Amino acid sequence: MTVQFPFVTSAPGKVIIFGEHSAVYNRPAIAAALSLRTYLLVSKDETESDYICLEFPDIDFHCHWKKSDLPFHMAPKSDTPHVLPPKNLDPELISDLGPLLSAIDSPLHYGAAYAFLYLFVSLCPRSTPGGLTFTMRSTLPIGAGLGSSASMSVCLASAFGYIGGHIKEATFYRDSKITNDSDECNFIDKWSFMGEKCIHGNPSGIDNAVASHGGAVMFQRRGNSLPSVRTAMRNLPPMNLLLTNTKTPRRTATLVANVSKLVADYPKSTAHILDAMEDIAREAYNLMLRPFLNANGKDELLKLIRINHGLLVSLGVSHPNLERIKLNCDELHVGETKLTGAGGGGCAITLLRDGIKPEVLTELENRLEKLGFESFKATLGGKGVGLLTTNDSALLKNMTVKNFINFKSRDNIEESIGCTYVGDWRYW
Ligand SMILES: Nc1ncnc2c1ncn2[C@@H]1O[C@H](COP(=O)(O)OP(=O)(O)O)[C@@H](O)[C@H]1O
Ligand SMILES: C[C@@](O)(CCOP(=O)(O)O)CC(=O)O
Ligand SMILES: [Mg+2]
Repeated sequence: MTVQFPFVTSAPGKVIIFGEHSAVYNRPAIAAALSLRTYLLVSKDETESDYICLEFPDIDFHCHWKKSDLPFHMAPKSDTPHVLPPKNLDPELISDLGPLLSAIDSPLHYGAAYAFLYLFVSLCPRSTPGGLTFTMRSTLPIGAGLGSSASMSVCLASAFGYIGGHIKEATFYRDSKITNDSDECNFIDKWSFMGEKCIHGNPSGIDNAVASHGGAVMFQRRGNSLPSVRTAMRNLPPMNLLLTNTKTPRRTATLVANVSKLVADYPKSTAHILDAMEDIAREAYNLMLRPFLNANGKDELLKLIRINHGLLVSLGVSHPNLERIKLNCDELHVGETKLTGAGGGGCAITLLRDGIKPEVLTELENRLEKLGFESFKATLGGKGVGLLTTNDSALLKNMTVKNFINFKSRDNIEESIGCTYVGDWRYW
């Protein structure tokens, strides 16, 4: 199979409804794909360039390496077409990548470049053409708890798996099914987990699972020796979720490390907290399996959201701005609020009660806007990792790095190239 340039890969962000942080400690968690996504344009210039270039304007990061300086590390192709990664990051490869990353000071840039290089040299062969530029654009807020790191890792793993000939072209179209469980999709899930490890340190794997497969899942990591369990939740009941971004920056890696210290310092008390989070996720799962939530079911779910947030507060991962969202939602009695993702800033979700008066919602929106926050209604359960090629779409013929960088807004990206509007996408 010859890869034609340019092509674009895309993967969704996610909302964790129950079980962030406890997911890292092998407890079950529930998450759903979000309609906001990341897009990676892979293009080739016509010169005989020996450079591999990154254009990551969302984090203001632009960088290049000489291809001949890269420590290609792709495992020799065996009879198995989908070579899966080892459980842990390879120490030899980490050390080989050190000199290529040493000039990068910002942790945001470092994480992105590290995940890029680790996956590139693991999946692409030395014969990969030079002159490739990788341009990443996301309609997700970055570092806000909506899984931008995982959607980025999935875009990278799928693009490199495709270039390296590990996975075939994506095969099915938009409306055929929501979640996919193909070998290709599992390959992308496993490798993007390595990208998450480069960015987070100790991810549970729930974010990359949702970004790869799409839909909604109950997910449970089971340690290093057993595979994680991923149960697709096909009929998520309609839930009126309000997402609010505090715009307070934070890094998942820091929050996960802080919780790890707390768990090490207070093993007994934190075990109770994590156990309670497990029970909440299981109870919520049973409620959410019902096709419709009646008033009682909804009321139970609201309480579970409240308890889950309280437990996250006790792990030290809330933030005054997240509490401000909760305070305003509580004062106006619109529903229950919890942080989502790693917390420490970023986003909160509010499960809205039924029958809220429009003027109350408007009052809430005004209050949140005054605080400098951004609220939007979330559409949950969308498609997983996708591919757009020149064979399938005329849109790509004139797509340049400049065009891609110059998209002005989320809507502009979606309307021009996105999975929401463009029917030419295939999904793995
Ligand atoms: N569009 C993007 N372009 C470049 N890097 C990105 C992009 N999206 C995510 N990243 C990387 O992921 C990091 C954010 O990940 P993280 O702290 O886990 O927050 P979250 O996953 O909740 O958005 C960024 O600092 C950056 O390294
Ligand atoms: C805190 C955690 O549960 C979710 C992190 O999500 P995010 O990077 O904040 O979007 C960590 C994980 O599960 O890997
Ligand atoms: Mg993340």
